[in-house]
Amino acid sequence: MARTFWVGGNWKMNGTVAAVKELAATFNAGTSPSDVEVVIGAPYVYIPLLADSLRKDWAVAGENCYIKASGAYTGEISPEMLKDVGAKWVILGHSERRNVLGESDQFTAEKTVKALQAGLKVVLCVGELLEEREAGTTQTVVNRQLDAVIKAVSEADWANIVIAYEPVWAIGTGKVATPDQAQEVHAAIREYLKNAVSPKVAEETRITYGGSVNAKNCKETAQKPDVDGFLVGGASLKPEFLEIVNATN
Ligand SMILES: O=C[C@H](O)COP(=O)(O)O
Repeated sequence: MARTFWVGGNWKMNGTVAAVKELAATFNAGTSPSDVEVVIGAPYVYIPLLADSLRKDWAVAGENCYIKASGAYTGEISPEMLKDVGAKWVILGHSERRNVLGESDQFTAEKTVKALQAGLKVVLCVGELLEEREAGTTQTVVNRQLDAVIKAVSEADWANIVIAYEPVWAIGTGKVATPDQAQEVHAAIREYLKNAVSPKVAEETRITYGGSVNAKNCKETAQKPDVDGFLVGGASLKPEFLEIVNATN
């Protein structure tokens, strides 16, 4: 089964009402191949506006969520709330959640379960720190991050999960992983899924790359057999995101 190419934007903590409207108008006017799935992750407060203004062949994602549907959890947002305001996806386990906010593999796995139960699709981010790569532990770290989710979800759940491999040393640094570096980790993730979940899940799960992806470097990486798309940070706040959406053309 051919995997549908998937391109996500992650706006992180950026935006204004005016910028959301302007970017949506720019994206709406651009070309988006019908065989590429596109999702934009936006700060909670801009999700309703983005869901209203963005082209309907693209979807909107939250950038995080909590593990409860409602209740006394001041400042938190539930998967149900994300869905209620128009999000179809949620990004979970981003390295900024893991490393800046101190969120564990287990907490990420629990969020994944709750988000899936609420009917959201999940972008599950994994990736190693620079010191972990230099110590040769990239795959150990990525497998550990995956393991928490593998244990928590069912085999069928994987149809609603896209993996984003994001080496932390490449995020926002301008240091992009080479196409071969991305391919090597993606192939190892697929092999891991094959043994730890099933050959079907390994074959069908989209594994995307994130870390300083831009219009110039996306095309070569997009050709790699185990690269099924991108999760784009900085460049998703610019018109060039449309070029990344068209990376396979
Ligand atoms: O989620 C996106 C990644 O953190 C990549 O961000 P970046 O493209 O700005 O390096």
